[in-house]
Amino acid sequence: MAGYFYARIFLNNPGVRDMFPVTMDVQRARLLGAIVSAVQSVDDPDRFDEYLRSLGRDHRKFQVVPEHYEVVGAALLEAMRTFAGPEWSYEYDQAWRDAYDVIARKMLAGASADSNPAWWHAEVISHERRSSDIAMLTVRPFQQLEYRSGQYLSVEVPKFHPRVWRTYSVANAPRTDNTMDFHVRALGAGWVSGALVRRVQAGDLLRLAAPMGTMVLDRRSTRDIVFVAGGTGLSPIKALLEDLTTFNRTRWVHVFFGARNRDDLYDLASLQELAAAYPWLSIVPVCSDDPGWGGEEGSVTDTLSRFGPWMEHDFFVSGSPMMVRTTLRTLSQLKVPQTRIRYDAFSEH
Ligand SMILES: NC(=O)C1=CN([C@@H]2O[C@H](COP(=O)(O)OP(=O)(O)OC[C@H]3O[C@@H](n4cnc5c(N)ncnc54)[C@H](O)[C@@H]3O)[C@@H](O)[C@H]2O)C=CC1
Repeated sequence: MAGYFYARIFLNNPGVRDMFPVTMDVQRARLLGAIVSAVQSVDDPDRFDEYLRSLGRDHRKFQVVPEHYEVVGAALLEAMRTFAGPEWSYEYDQAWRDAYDVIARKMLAGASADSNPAWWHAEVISHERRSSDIAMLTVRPFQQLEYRSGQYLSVEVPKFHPRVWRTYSVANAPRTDNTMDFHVRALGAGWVSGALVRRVQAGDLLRLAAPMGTMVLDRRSTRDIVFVAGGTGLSPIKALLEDLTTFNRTRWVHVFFGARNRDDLYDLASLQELAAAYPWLSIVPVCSDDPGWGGEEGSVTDTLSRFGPWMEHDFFVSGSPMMVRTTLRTLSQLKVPQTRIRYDAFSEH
């Protein structure tokens, strides 16, 4: 359906093709991902609203104008109608038309309320390989880029993959020198991540787009905190921890950091340094596939449920979509109220 949808757009509006990357496979999956994310959050009006507004803000990097929303809406409806076949009805047509109107309006409102640049150029100032496929990069945007600890943003590597954007969490709390860290794992054929880990060097230029995401600290809460990180899902948690070091005295903070093996616990040393400096912090590293490593074994979610009780804590969950889903399910079995859990539909758009 996504293939048909894009073909429809390009056929009717050939000029639009240049706004997209040469290869469209990932793009196709993203359209469906965004629709699924929107539908999944429809019962949570705040989340739905924030998701679409930040998606709109983020889309300014593509130089999208309001007319493009009409083009996309028409193509989306046509694609759905074609693929639903005889199942399609007048009611579905009207419902999707209305839904798309709401989505487009919220995205446009998010875009026009943002007076920041549509993107920032940033220079890579250091690049360090932490394992065979994980790198930590520090970049400096040329202009001030304001974000909150725990947020993520899209990154493009114009030198290697123009117009292909992927989201990464910023791994540090905002600094006065404006620099930002990213933790990246090169997964399979992942283009942007592959380039960021294996090809990019200090001095290269990246483009960054608007910060997004709601996984930020609630400073009014007095509850203790549990951070659950899978792999490089640690990055936003690192930023939140740095943030906490600037004001926290009273809240106990537990970090469960899961990885496949010892090598993949790529930033454990710096977490342990933090724990040595701040008595309120404890770190539990977990390996899911490293027999004999001597620490906690299994998935990070299983380990979490062996500890506890967790009924009075605030939770932050970050990792692969599967890991996030499994953790949410486990927390619900442990009777943790949903309102105390923060996570982002991170890789879904
Ligand atoms: N803001 C966010 O939510 C961020 C999310 N990420 C995502 O985090 C992921 C990190 O990937 P990798 O480093 O390759 O991690 P990975 O796939 O090697 O997983 C690391 C650990 O997560 C846990 N885990 C994974 N799948 C699980 C499941 N189904 N149930 C329970 N636990 C599970 C296990 O403990 C595993 O050892 C990527 O998908 C990336 O997109 C990365 C940065 C920020």
